[in-house]
Amino acid sequence: MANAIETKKLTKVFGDRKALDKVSIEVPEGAFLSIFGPNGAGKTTLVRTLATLSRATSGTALVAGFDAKEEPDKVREHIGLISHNPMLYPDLTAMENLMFTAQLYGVVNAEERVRELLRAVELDHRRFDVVRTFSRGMTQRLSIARALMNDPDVVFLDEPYAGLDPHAVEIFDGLIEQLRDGRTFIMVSHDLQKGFDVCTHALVLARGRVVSYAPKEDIDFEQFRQLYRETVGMGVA
Ligand SMILES: Nc1ncnc2c1ncn2[C@@H]1O[C@H](COP(=O)(O)OP(=O)(O)OP(=O)(O)O)[C@@H](O)[C@H]1O
Repeated sequence: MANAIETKKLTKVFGDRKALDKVSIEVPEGAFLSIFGPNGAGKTTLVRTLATLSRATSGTALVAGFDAKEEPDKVREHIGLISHNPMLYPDLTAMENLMFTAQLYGVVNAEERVRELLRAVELDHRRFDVVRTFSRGMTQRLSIARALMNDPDVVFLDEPYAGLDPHAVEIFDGLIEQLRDGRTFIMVSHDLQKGFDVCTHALVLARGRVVSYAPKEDIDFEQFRQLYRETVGMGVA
């Protein structure tokens, strides 16, 4: 099976700090990778580098078969990103925001696709409201719709549950479930249990380095929980 993600000695340096230090991982197509690690471990930097928002200092990253440094536009065609930054225009309505994204991606039947996505995240009834008036969870839901516009092969989720109420979490989990088929998910999570439950592969980073990376079937959860506790150093409920 082909790999959705392949990194070789991926390194990102900020000043004299290595945010990523020779990270080499392979994530097969259709996998769900959960990334764990303490604050400052390099989780967001890894996602941003793979999503072509940040350029690696050295090493390589292939995403959906394209080199993130050499062909970032090709990578972008195949990915969606859901992060803390909703990447929405607060003064535009939900509908206008998604129509704008649809135009960026050259979506045919844009209005139909936008309404379909709005219904999927249960925001169709608020489509004419400007995003500025949305709650955080609603904004997050809209950013999910935006990230799915191009029907991405690889979806990056940087702490997607932050700010979601239980109903929004349900909608989100349902959406992910619907989308799982064939797609690859890369999720940063601080929730060990949830992140572990949904994943097929688990990566633990600390100080930019890979502490542990394995398919879930090769992981004993209790040992993993112990490793996580030692790595994160804050105990796990
Ligand atoms: N733009 C930047 N400029 C300078 N240093 C940065 C920048 N972005 C990240 N870093 C540094 O790189 C390291 C990794 O940061 P990153 O945000 O990737 O960590 P993280 O694992 O996502 O942390 P958290 O769990 O707190 O979100 C940190 O030491 C951080 O200070």
